[in-house]
Amino acid sequence: MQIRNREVSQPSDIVNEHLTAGAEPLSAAPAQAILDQNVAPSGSSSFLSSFVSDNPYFQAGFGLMGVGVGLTVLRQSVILGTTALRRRMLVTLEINNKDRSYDWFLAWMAHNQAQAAALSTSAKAPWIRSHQLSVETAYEQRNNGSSSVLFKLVAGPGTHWFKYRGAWMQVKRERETRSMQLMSGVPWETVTLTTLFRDRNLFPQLLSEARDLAMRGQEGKLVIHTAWGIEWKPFGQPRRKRPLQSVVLQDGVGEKIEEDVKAFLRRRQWYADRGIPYRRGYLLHGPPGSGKTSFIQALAGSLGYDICLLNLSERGLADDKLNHLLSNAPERSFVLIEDVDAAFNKRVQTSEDGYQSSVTFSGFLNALDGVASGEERIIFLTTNHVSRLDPALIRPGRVDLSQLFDDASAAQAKELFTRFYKRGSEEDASASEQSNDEDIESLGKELESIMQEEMNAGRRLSMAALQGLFIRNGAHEAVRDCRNLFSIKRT
Ligand SMILES: Nc1ncnc2c1ncn2[C@@H]1O[C@H](COP(=O)(O)OP(=O)(O)OP(=O)(O)O)[C@@H](O)[C@H]1O
Repeated sequence: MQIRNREVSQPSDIVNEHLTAGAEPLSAAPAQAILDQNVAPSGSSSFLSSFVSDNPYFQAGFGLMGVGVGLTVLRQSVILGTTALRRRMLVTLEINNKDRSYDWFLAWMAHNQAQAAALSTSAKAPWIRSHQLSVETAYEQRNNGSSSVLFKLVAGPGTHWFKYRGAWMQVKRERETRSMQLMSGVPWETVTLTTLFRDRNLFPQLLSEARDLAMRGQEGKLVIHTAWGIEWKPFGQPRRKRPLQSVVLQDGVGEKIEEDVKAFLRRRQWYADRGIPYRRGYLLHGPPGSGKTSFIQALAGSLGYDICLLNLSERGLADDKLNHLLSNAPERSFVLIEDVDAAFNKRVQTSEDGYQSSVTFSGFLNALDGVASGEERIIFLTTNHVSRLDPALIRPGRVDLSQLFDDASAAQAKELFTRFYKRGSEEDASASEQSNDEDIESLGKELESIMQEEMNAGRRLSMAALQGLFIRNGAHEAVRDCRNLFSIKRT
């Protein structure tokens, strides 16, 4: 059968004609054959154009294709339209877990969620609801020095909603499971907040609130940071600050260091004007238990600074990471590197103890010099063996003030004693024996003269040992037994 120059609007017409003529129903393949038949023999353009305009199969194909294209365009337009609308009407804020505000925000959410739960029967009732929670375990130091475990329930990965100052916000917490932060091994995470565009100004307010809440939790407390790969992270809960006077030093020692740090902090502009790197290094050296670490922590607390504790012997620490850490310490913090002499002695033993740190001495010196850093940097180094330190390490510019913290002098012992046992003193609670202040004064003098005698005989006692003695005993026993400590020390 031939079909020629007939106007057919639908392919079904052809099929119908075929059927009425009693022929076999046309399948797609024979239809194609008919097309081929019509096209193949001729090469002329007029035939082609008449074929394209007149051939019903061809037109039907175009029709279908047109519908398909139309639908695709429509679908794309709807998607684009929704995205554009979303962009215009909604605003999102992304916070990733590299940023400090990440923890602040989660803590803020946890805090408000707990409050919302507590208020659930009142009019202020729940404005924050999360059904997927994660637990964060923390240790909190109590005032008496003991610590307790806290479980903080924060919003887990997933979608959460809350209302902030009348505006609904969506929170999406997402965790990247396939990759981790290279240095710390912690998975990447992001929190995305979405709200109406008109409420975008609430974001900075919300973040400030979260920051203030975090800062309030740290008020009067000392935050210790430790290195996690190439980043600093708070270690445990903020600790109660130790009063500076509770570290009893020889006359003028504490004041000298404190005044030096304060003078340095006042002279930022002076350094900038002269192009001198704004950094200061301190070396506290002396026997164990003489109060070096305690003093640094108390000083940081009294100036409102944090401590960044760096262990040079840490596994995986290398020159480049060390340099990065020292150049990127959190603002208002002292970097504390303890036992600097040990770090490089240990390195020699690499093969025996599988020691992994690859900080080189020259790398350490370069990191201390911190050529890249124009930021304020205060570094405290401590050692029990100053004589083992390389002179290059303690030259001015790296160590600007070096101070001996020695074993207890007679006067220090007396002062520590009276601080411990006088009524109303901070350490009063630890006294197992009630003596009046006059007794304490005369016992203190007795202790002082015993100390003097022992020292004249060339014997020494650390402040840490004295503190231990006072913790274990009442005032009378402490004075009576203190000679035993010297004798232990002698052997
Ligand atoms: N001068 C001091 N005044 C008050 N307490 C002190 C003093 N020295 C040491 N102590 C007490 O002894 C303990 C150990 O002190 P600390 O860790 O500060 O000594 P250190 O000199 O840093 O020791 P190390 O060299 O072993 O690190 C602390 O609990 C601290 O309270």
